[in-house]
Amino acid sequence: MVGFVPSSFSGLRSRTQGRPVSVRPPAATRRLTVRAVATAPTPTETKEKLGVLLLNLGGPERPEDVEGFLYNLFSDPDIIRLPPALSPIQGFLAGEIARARAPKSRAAYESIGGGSPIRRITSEQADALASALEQKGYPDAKVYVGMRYWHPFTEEAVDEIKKDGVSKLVVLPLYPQYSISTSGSSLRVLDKIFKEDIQTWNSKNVDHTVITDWYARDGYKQAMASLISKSIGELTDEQKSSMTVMFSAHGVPESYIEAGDPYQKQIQDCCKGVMELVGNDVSWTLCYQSRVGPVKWLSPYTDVVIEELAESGLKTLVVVPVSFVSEHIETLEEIDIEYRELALEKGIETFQRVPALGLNESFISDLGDMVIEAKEQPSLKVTEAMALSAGEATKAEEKLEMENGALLQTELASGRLAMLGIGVLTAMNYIGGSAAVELLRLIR
Ligand SMILES: C=CC1=C(C)c2cc3[nH]c(cc4nc(cc5[nH]c(cc1n2)c(C)c5CCC(=O)O)C(CCC(=O)O)=C4C)c(C)c3C=C
Ligand SMILES: [Fe+2]
Ligand SMILES: [Fe+2]
Repeated sequence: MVGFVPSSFSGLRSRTQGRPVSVRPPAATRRLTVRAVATAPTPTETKEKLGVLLLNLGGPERPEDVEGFLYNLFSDPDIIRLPPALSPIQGFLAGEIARARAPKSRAAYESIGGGSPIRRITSEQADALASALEQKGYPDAKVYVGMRYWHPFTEEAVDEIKKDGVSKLVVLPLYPQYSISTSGSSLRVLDKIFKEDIQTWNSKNVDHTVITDWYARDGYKQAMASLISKSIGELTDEQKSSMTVMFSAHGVPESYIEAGDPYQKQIQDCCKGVMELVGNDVSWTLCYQSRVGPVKWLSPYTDVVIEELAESGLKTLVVVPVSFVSEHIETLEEIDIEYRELALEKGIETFQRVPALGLNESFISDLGDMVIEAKEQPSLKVTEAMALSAGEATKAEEKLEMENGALLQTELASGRLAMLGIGVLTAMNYIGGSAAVELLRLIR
């Protein structure tokens, strides 16, 4: 079968360009994470107009939005990477996949009230961040929200930023850990927007800087650790006597990691760092949720781990959503409904879910510090951020592309499937359209 491979920081280079653009200081000597600065000039000393652009995924607000949202998601080459020969028909395929998946997805959204709360919560976070910046000496800072797959789209936010005459822009993806499929995808869109209007987005006009990841910040880890400790504190001694903290991160296909996505490593480091603050005597584990389709995703899978823990006789699970900073379908439906049901059915007696950070005061305050530190450091441009994050990815990516190309050629040479057929069936197989899976089995 023709495989799906991630684009591997594809915004960095087109297939004809070959090498990634080189960046200032070599990757090894630059850290992705924002460092603290000793002295920051007060805002009144400069005439800059500070803007912060929060990037997030977005979600359907009403049942009738679901198919359109899925269409946007599956049109993204950072979510589904088709072999080059099929990329011109990605829009068509995305439409087919969205149509096939929409009923299942819509039912999930209906179980949490019909739509995703991600837009409302992200806007509230933006307002809270603006207040935090005001308290920290930046009363004129404006915070904008740019979503990748639903309103308000990144393009809309960028238009606002331009209209408001922002002169210094801090780009902050609301994903603590970097993945090609999340921050990478959002940055790729921003890179395209900026390149289409260089007149506006050149450094002399609007000086922008990107924060690529921030899972290692003390403030973030502290905020996570206090939420976990608070949750544990609500348990009785008996419940605590048979308890494990289970981090559940959103998964990605394993091929992403093979192509150099730093996501898994950052998730692992993050959970370890948080648990060092909670206390070394607390047992914990890490697993991955929300896989889509039959390809291999990061493991262990959350449902499998729940079953294993229950079988081992564990009675209390404290579940921590990691990789998200707001409630949304994957926490409210997948964890709170599906995994809770599974756990209780398998013999877990207490299933306690730690809330997402949301408007947590120390978290928002740390976001404020992060913005101020980032604006005072030398700028990291979108293009550079993507190149920097790509790091070691190049070799692995080439391997994936070669394998994929070879597979496609074999399929075409065998004459068993028309090119379109391969695309539709592979895409639907990947996403889990059962009829397509059956068809694919029959044909192959
Ligand atoms: C760090 C977070 C996320 C990663 C990594 C990620 C990768 C990823 N996601 C899909 C497919 C889907 N994701 C969907 C919803 C969704 N995904 C994230 C976060 C990450 N995704 C969030 C926050 C949400 C929810 C948004 C909301 O509406 O509240 C969906 C839609 C829901 C569904 O139908 O299940 C899909 C599909 C892939 C394929 C992928 C990596 C390649
Ligand atoms: Fe997702
Ligand atoms: Fe899900």
